[in-house]
Amino acid sequence: MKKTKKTLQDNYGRTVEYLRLSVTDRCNLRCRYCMPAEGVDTVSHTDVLSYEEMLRVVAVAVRCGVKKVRITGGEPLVRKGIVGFIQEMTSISESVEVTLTTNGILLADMAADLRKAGLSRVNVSLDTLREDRFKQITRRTGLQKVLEGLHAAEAVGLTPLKINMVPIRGVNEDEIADFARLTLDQPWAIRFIEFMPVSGGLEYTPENMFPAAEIIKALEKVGKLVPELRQGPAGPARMFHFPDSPGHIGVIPAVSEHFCGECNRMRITADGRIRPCLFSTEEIDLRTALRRNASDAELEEIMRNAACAKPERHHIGEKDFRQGKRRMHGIGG
Ligand SMILES: Nc1nc2c(ncn2[C@@H]2O[C@H](COP(=O)(O)OP(=O)(O)OP(=O)(O)O)[C@@H](O)[C@H]2O)c(=O)[nH]1
Ligand SMILES: C[S@@+](CC[C@H](N)C(=O)[O-])C[C@H]1O[C@@H](n2cnc3c(N)ncnc32)[C@H](O)[C@@H]1O
Ligand code: SF4
Ligand code: SF4
Repeated sequence: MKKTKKTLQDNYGRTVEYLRLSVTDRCNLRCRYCMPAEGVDTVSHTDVLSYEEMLRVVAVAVRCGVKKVRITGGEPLVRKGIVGFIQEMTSISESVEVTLTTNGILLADMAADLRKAGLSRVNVSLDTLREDRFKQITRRTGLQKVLEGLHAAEAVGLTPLKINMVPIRGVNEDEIADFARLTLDQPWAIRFIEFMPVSGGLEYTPENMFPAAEIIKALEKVGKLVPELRQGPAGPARMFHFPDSPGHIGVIPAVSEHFCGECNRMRITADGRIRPCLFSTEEIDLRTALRRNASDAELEEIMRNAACAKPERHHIGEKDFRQGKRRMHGIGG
């Protein structure tokens, strides 16, 4: 009898193949658009999934058809033992791509070990190229460390390297051109992401969100933008490049032109909740099942139900949109 391949299907014809796994909600920075300065609500150590529990979740997800796992946080590189965890995760299956999103502060010291552990590439978040502004935005110092991290990641082959920049009006939107110019001599993808209403600090308003249309206008002042054809599985970025430049430019219109129709992802928080959508107010508890040693079949069933709970799209900007309780550092982006 022919065996049918398992997949995670939602109710809108989409297949979940990409898992964003948050390994911690803690961070060594305090970006204003993500976390409050103080009094951060964090999950207690006993509530956070152990690496062993996370490996089990990933193994089950891979059996359900997940092909890509992105490790995120908080700051994933601050969790003790992360390199060994990645090594074990990359041994689960050769067919799964393991990637990581980081603020880059610890990357220079860890890049070589991460590569050896089997990590395929990294995305680095950086919102300014100015030291004084870095301190303003992240409430910490460290721009040089991040820049060293980018070069170290490239040197060990954690490529193609992507840089995520969130332009916010009145904060750093005047640096869009400086970031874009990096692509003239670096083979990096610089992606500009719309500010989203999951901030834990700086309040999101329709006025300070710098929309994709304005990002593109700012980019066009640097040079002619050549659109790139979409390749491979759906991703949120619209890609461009400047003629003859080695790098790429992406615009992620998360709010203004949502890409939910092509959504292929689910999130798992550090405390073991599945979030069917970045903006979900509903979460599905996986931890309780893990801790009562539920069978793989039960865990698969929970994941399938979570996929079915994916909403068709987000409702930002509509009158019934409500921000959930979790901030971005507790979701993982
Ligand atoms: N609205 C929305 N935003 C997303 C989604 N996935 C990622 N983002 C945002 O896009 C930004 C970049 O995400 P990354 O962590 O670099 O991951 P990615 O863009 O999926 O990475 P690639 O695999 O390199 O394409 C983050 O700020 C995320 O919050 C999504 O499904 N919906
Ligand atoms: C929550 S962070 C976690 C990983 C890591 N600490 C980092 O900064 O890359 C993941 C992504 O979310 C983005 N992010 C955080 N808050 C955001 C917001 N309110 N709107 C848009 N993007 C946001 C960050 O810029 C980052 O690229
Ligand atoms: S965006 Fe990333 S680096 Fe900045 S506070 Fe949030 S989790 Fe930390
Ligand atoms: S907003 Fe939700 S449904 Fe839309 S792309 Fe993001 S995660 Fe998917």
